[in-house]
Amino acid sequence: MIIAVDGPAASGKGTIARALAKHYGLPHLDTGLLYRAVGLHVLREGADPSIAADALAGCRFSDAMLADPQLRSEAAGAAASVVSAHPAVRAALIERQRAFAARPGGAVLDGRDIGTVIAPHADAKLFVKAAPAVRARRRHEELRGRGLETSFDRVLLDIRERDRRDTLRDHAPMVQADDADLLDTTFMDIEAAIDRALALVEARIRMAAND
Ligand SMILES: Nc1ncnc2c1ncn2[C@@H]1O[C@H](COP(=O)(O)OP(=O)(O)OP(=O)(O)O)[C@@H](O)[C@H]1O
Ligand SMILES: Nc1ccn([C@@H]2O[C@H](COP(=O)(O)O)[C@@H](O)[C@H]2O)c(=O)n1
Repeated sequence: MIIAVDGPAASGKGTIARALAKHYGLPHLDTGLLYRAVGLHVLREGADPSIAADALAGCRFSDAMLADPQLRSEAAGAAASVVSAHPAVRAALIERQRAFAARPGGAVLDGRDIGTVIAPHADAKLFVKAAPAVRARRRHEELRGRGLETSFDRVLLDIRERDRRDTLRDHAPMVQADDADLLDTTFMDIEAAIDRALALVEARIRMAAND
């Protein structure tokens, strides 16, 4: 079974994807980490994420980088959303994601274009969203919990900017797939959001069994 979980920054898609993977015993890929690794590699090389050639060179990141705690920084997230707009970068990362989705037994992937581009044939697709201010509050709390001092306003600005770039880019923009279930977690705690996600996936499994 392939489960695609898409949605904007800090919507909770990673939390939900990990919970679904655990529930169904499937491997999970946070595809945002790949774009973050490209962005961080570019920044560390002193290169410019907005220049296509620099961004493409960043795709030669080492696998060890995927475990780098700096990937979770806001700087890496912002650079990721710039490099991810280059078609050549998306093309360079596509096979790795599709291969993961094609694992025997299935997989759970979360990102921006899983249900539309990477695994359009997924058995269940969720598009997770929440109001920008709620997402900023959650991310702000998360960053502070990790000892990273930043202001709520700064986090909200970053989230709005990433939403704008991810939605408006020409190539593989963030959009809810026609056959994805919408999950708005604005007024849900983590437990409620996971319960709802599980119920939506179970409904899809039942629908497929009745076909
Ligand atoms: N329903 C919820 N209620 C409260 N906090 C939540 C909820 N869902 C997730 N969180 C928290 O919000 C933060 C962001 O969640 P998460 O990392 O899952 O989002 P994401 O969409 O995967 O983010 P990103 O796009 O940056 O990878 C985390 O600290 C997580 O624990
Ligand atoms: N499938 C994806 C996943 C991510 N991106 C871009 O990477 C940025 C960081 O992703 P997070 O999930 O870690 O927030 C994100 O803002 C996107 O620009 C993508 O394009 N496609």
